[in-house]
Order: sequence, then C-alpha cells, then structure tokens
Amino acid sequence: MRNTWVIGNWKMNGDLAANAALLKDIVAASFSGSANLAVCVPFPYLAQAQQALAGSRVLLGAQDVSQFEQGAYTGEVSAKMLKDFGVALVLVGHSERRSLFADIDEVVAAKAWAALTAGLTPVVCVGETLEEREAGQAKTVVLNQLKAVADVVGAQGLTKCVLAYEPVWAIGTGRTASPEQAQEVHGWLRVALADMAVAQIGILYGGSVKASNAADIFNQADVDGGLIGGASLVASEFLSIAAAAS
Ligand SMILES: O=C[C@H](O)COP(=O)(O)O
Repeated sequence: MRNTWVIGNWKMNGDLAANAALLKDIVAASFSGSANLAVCVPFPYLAQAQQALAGSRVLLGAQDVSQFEQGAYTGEVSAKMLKDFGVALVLVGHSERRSLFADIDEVVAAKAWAALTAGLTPVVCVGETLEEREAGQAKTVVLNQLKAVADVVGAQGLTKCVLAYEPVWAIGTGRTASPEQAQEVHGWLRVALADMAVAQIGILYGGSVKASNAADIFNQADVDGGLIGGASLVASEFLSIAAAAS
C-alpha cells in the first residue's frame, strides 16, 4: 500500500502575519484523513512554521537545499541546517529551479543525495515543457530526469524519495493536465521505478490542482496525491485537496 501525500509549496509567498493565519487554520482543522500533509515554506519562515506546526501531523518542508554539505557557498542552505529546524522533506528539481536557476539534472541529483544523507525526504520533481510535450518528448524527458537522480542515489535511495510529476505547462497557468494525461506519465514513471525494483514510493501530481479538480486527478491509479502551489496558500482549499487525497 503506497502512502498518499498532499504537499503545499508556498513558493516565494507569505509574510509573518499571513503565515501565522494560514498555519493556524491548517493546524486548527486537525485533519483526520489518511493523506500525509506537509507545507514547504520559504527559508526565513522555517522557524515560524516549525513552531506553529509543533504537535500537529503536518510536516515541515523546504523548497530547495544545497548540494554541498558546508563551507564557502554564499547564499546556500545545507540539508543539515534544514534538519536543525525540524524539516522533514525538501523539494529538489522543481521546474522553477530547473528553468530559472539552472538546476540541471546533475545538480538535482546531488541535492537529492545531500538531502538523503542528512535524513531528509527529497521530493524529486520532474516534468516536461509544452514544447517538449508537443514534440512527443514528454516520456523521454521525465524518464531521463528520473534516471539522473537514480544514477546518483541508487534504487535504495529512491525508495526513500517521493516523486512529483509537474508538467511545466500546467504550473501556475490554470491549465491542468487531464486526469488521463497525468495517469499516462505516472504510469511511465511507475514502470521505470518497478524496473529498478522500487515499488512503494509515492508519485504526486502538481500543476494547477484545486479543490474542484483534485479528486478526479487523485482517483487515477498511479497518482498518490499532489504537490500544490497557489491553492496551498488558502487553508480551506489546501484542506479540501487533502481530503480528496484521503
Ligand atoms: O509546486 C507546485 C507546483 O509548481 C504547482 O503550482 P500551482 O499549483 O500553482 O500550479
């Protein structure tokens, strides 16, 4: 039986007051569904979120991690530092990191390795651009992105990861992959994982998931929940999506 997850990715949004209200509402709901919940907050708010989530079942996540352990890497945040703030999981290879900050496959793999080494769960994000999809390359792209991480962390490492499929063309655009499109890609990923004898890891879908479309997407055989951007900034939306995954 695979775990299901609903992970909020706040991206570069929020401030102390807004975060306090959002976290309070999420915790106060005492979510009782079966899905595992987490929120990935900006680095400066890790301490705030750690405190607000203490004693709740909502896990704390970060949105990125350095590939390096420590040293002269100005601006970087190590996996060990994240551990110090009670972080349980961290996104690696989000498409915005890949496209805007040059996180190439090798860097994503190194970040996944750094996270695993520190005892964090990497949420490894993969996904194709619209151009790649229209060129019939979606399968090759996502499988290559997965392979780049597998080559570094191995099957053993992958069993400790969560995977997230996020078609770049569906992120923040309001344009969601159809449940069938999501399932098709999740199916490719599931087969590739099975070929590596990695059976039980969750594969989440991300890209314009809302309370109104979550159930249809999560009902697909190989979709194990979602990585939620915009809708995770509204407690009621986030909680409804969590309920749809449970
Ligand atoms: O990490 C989340 C994804 O980028 C999806 O974002 P979105 O739900 O705002 O489209």
